[in-house]
Parts: sequence; C-alpha cells; structure tokens
Amino acid sequence: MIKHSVCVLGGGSFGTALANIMAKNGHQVSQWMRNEQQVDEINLTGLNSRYLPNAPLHCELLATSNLEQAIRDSDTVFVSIPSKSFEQVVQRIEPLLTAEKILISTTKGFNPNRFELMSDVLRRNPVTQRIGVLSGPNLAKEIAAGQMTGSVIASSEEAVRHRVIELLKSPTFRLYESKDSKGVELAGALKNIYAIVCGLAKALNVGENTMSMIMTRSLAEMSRFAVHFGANPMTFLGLAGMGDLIATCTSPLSRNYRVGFAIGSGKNLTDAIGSLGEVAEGVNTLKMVVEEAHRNHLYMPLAEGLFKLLFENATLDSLIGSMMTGEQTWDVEFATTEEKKNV
Ligand SMILES: NC(=O)C1=CN([C@@H]2O[C@H](COP(=O)(O)OP(=O)(O)OC[C@H]3O[C@@H](n4cnc5c(N)ncnc54)[C@H](OP(=O)(O)O)[C@@H]3O)[C@@H](O)[C@H]2O)C=CC1
Ligand SMILES: O=C(CO)COP(=O)(O)O
Repeated sequence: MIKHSVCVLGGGSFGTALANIMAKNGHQVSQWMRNEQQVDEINLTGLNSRYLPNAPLHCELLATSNLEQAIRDSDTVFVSIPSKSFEQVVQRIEPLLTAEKILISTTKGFNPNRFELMSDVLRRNPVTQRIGVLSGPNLAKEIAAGQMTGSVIASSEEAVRHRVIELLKSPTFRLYESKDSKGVELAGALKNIYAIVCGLAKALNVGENTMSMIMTRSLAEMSRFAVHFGANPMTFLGLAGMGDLIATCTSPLSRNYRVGFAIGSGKNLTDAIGSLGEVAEGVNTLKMVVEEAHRNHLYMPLAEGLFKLLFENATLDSLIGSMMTGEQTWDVEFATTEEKKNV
C-alpha cells in the first residue's frame, strides 16, 4: 500500500468521520480546523465531542490549526467546509496549491454568492484541475459507528477516482466510481431540499403512500433540474441519487430532515435552524434552486411549494396543492424519450 499524506479541511462531523477512516487505513492524515480548543481536544483525548461524540478517533489522526503546513504536506485535500464558507477557505489555500495536488469536495450545497457548485469553486483555482466529488448516503454518525456505507467518487480523471478509493475503502466503507461529476454533485445538493419536505411530512404523520410519492416525485424533480444542467439522468438511480435521497429523507440523523420535522412540529425556520447547531445546507440550496428553476422555466412543484411555505408565509396547503394539483405528467418523464412514453 502506498502511504498518502492527506489533509481534511473542516472539523465537523463529516470531515472527522472521513479523516478517521483514512487514519485507520494507515495514511498520514491531518485535519484542519479553526478552533484551537477543538484541536487540543482531538489531539489529547481522541474525541471531537461537539460534532462526533461517542466516536473514538484513531491516534494517528492529527488535528491542526496550521492551514499552510497542512496543505503543503498533503498530496490530497478533502474540503468538508459548509457551502457558506467554502469559497473563502478555498481562496486561502490557493497560494499553497501545486499542480499534482488532488482536491475533493465533500460538500453538498451551492455557493450562496453565485449559482455554482463546490467543484466549480475548486475548478477556479489556477493551479490544479485534479478535482473530484464525493457523495452518497453518508450520514457521518453512522459511518463513525462502523455501519456499512457506500459512496460515489466522481471525477473525469481516473487517477483521482482511484486515489480516493485507495484512501477510503475499508471493510465498512465501499466506494463506487462515476464520471458524471455534475450528476453526482447535483444529486447530493438537491436531495437536501426534499429531506426538509420529508421531515415536515413525517411530523404531520402522513402515511407511507404519501411518503413514497413525495420521495419518488422528489427524485423526478431533482433529475429534471440536473438533466437541464448536463447531468446523466441514470446517475439519479444510483447511490448519490436514490441512495442519498432515501437516507436523508428517512433518517432523523439528517440535519435537513430535522429542520423539516421541527417546522412540521410548529417551529419557525429560524428556531428550527438555531436548535441544530450544525449546518443544514437545504435552506440555501432551496433559495438558489428555485431562483434558477424560474430563470430556466423548470417545473419543480415541491421545491416551489416549500419555498413559498418557508419564505412567503404560504400555508401548508399550498405545498400539498403544488404536488397534488400540478400539471398532469408522465411517470419517470425526466429519463424517458418522447417515443418511449407512447409505447
Ligand atoms: N454530516 C454528514 O452526515 C454529512 C455531511 N456532508 C456535507 O459535508 C459538509 C460539511 O458538513 P459537516 O461536517 O457535517 O458540517 P458540520 O456542521 O458538522 O461542521 C462544519 C465545520 O465547518 C467549519 N467551518 C465553518 N465555517 C468555517 C470557516 N469559515 N473556516 C473554517 N472552518 C469553518 C466548522 O467550524 P466551527 O466549529 O469552528 O464553526 C465545523 O468544523 C456539508 O456541506 C454537508 O452537506 C456530506 C455527507 C454527510
Ligand atoms: O448528506 C448527508 C448524508 O448523506 C447528511 O445529511 P444532512 O446534511 O441533512 O445531515
């Protein structure tokens, strides 16, 4: 095995879960975070109590607040910073990059400053284009607890995909390859909107017919949006699409689901986000996606209904109405050609 030097940017739950797997796999791993107390806690006690309590970390995982050294010493950099701060952190590392370094985004969201994905932010650096996206049904707390998990590494460069597999594969973490970076990344970002919808529905005690319809029509809506922006619709049937949609739309471990559940239980959006203490990417994603759907005349009744509920004081009836009384359409219309619809 080749021992790689890896740096994970971000001290949150997902960055910590990934850093821990790679350290256990025998790679040299540093995890950069801005909070000195958290650095000391990880290095002295092997715990990240704020973000990943109950998960003992491997003794070779080195937490650090020295960004410059962490980047200089690494051949692969995982960026696990919420979308709100992603661009700002990437700008800080740009002067430290070299042409061989591989950059992997694990962040499922859009840049709030302009309509672009995290890999677009990475690609704007002038030094390395060795870029990948990791996405799938990857609830950090389950990964840290050693639950079997699958994920997708998407990149146009084979060596990038293989590097990530070499770093992360373990008896409980399995990776699948994809060349459809756009589809994989859009799937991971978009599903957060529908996790909020499903959390809300669950709080209202809807039946399983209803949950199934919401999730399946969510997949249709996500895919329609992504296909418009160049993704392969088949990607949405895989782990990054269907897989992650199921995990986040059904698990109270998902922060986005929890935001929806809190709203369905009567909290307002500010309180629902406030009580999380962690990132729920779906709220910003919803704003960006609804705006872009309008601009491109894309039909997204669930996202539209949620947007009106959260930001325009609409009632829950309007969200239900947008799903039930919208334009009559074909099933799996996003992946079917006109001729096939008529067979
Ligand atoms: N958690 C999960 O199950 C999964 C998460 N993801 C994705 O991973 C991304 C990261 O999420 P996750 O680890 O869960 O997030 P968390 O909310 O758990 O943690 C966020 C981390 O980012 C740090 N951070 C925020 N802003 C800055 C900044 N400006 N400079 C430096 N550090 C900063 C925070 O530091 P501080 O504590 O100092 O504020 C904290 O360490 C998200 O986009 C999410 O969609 C993907 C798959 C699974
Ligand atoms: O993306 C995730 C699991 O795959 C995590 O979802 P949340 O950000 O909603 O917790």
